[in-house]
Amino acid sequence: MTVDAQPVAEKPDPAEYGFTVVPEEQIPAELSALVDRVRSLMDTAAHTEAAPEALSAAADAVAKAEEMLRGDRRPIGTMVRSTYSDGGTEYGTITNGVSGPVNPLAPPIALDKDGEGLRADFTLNGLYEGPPGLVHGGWLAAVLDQALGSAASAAGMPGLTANLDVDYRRPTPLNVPLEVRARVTGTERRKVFVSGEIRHGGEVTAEGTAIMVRLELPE
Ligand SMILES: CCCCC/C=C\C/C=C\C/C=C\C/C=C\CCCC(=O)SCCNC(=O)CCNC(=O)[C@H](O)C(C)(C)COP(=O)(O)OP(=O)(O)OC[C@H]1O[C@@H](n2cnc3c(N)ncnc32)[C@H](O)[C@@H]1OP(=O)(O)O
Repeated sequence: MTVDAQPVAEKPDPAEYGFTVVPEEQIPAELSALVDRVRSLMDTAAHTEAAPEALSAAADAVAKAEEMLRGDRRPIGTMVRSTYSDGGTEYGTITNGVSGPVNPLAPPIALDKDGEGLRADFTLNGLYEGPPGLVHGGWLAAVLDQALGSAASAAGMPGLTANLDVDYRRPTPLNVPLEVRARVTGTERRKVFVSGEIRHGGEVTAEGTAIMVRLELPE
C-alpha cells in the first residue's frame, strides 16, 4: 500500500535527531547588527572605487575585525527555530544561503504565512547581479527553491528538493521591491508538488514548480 504525503500536526524537532537548535529570539542583537554591517560591507567592497591606500587600510581593519571573531565558531548544521505570524513553528539552518538570519550572504528573505501559502517582500542588491542591472537567474532560482521548500515545510511536509523548474518571464531588476509567493499544489506518496512566483510591480518575472520529497526520519 502506498500512502500520499500527509501534513504532520507537529513538525519533527531537529533537536531530537541530534541537531543543535537555536530559537531565533535568542540570536544576540549584537550578532544581527554585525551581520547587517557585513552585508553592507560586502556591497560597499563590491562597488568601491576608493584609492589603493584606502583599500589597503580597509582590508587591514577588516582583518582585525575577523581576528576578534575567529575563536568561537558555530558548527555547520546548526538550526534555527522561528515562528510564523500565525504561531506555527519552522526550522531551517541558521546559515541558510537564502533565509539564514546570521548569514551575511543571505539577502535575507523572511517568509511568512499568507492565505494559501507563504510570501515575502525582499530586495536584491548589486551583490546578486547577473546581466547588467538585473538579478542573476541562479539567485532567482535559489529564492524560488527556498520559498517552495518552505511552503512544503510550512504545510507540515518538510523535505528535500528533488526537482526544480524555473521559467524566467521578464528581467528582474536589482534594488527594487520584489515579492515571492509559494504554495503546495498536490501530493503523491512522498512527493510534495509546489509552485511559486517572484513579482516586481505586480508582474511575474520568474515562476517555478518543484517536487519536494518528504524526509524519511528514523523512528
Ligand atoms: C533529520 C531531522 C531534520 C528535521 C528537519 C525538519 C525540518 C527542516 C526541513 C526542511 C527545511 C524547511 C524549509 C525548506 C528549506 C530549504 C529549501 C531548499 C531546499 C534545498 O535546497 S534541498 C537541497 C537540494 N536537494 C538535494 O540535495 C536532494 C538530493 N537528492 C536526494 O537526496 C534524493 O534523490 C531524494 C531525497 C530527493 C529522493 O531520494 P529517496 O531515495 O529518498 O527517494 P526516491 O528516489 O525513492 O524518490 C521518492 C519519489 O520521488 C521521485 N523523485 C525522486 N527524484 C526525482 C526527480 N529528480 N524528479 C522527479 N521525481 C523524483 C521518485 O520517482 C519517487 O516517486 P514515486 O513515489 O512516484 O516512486
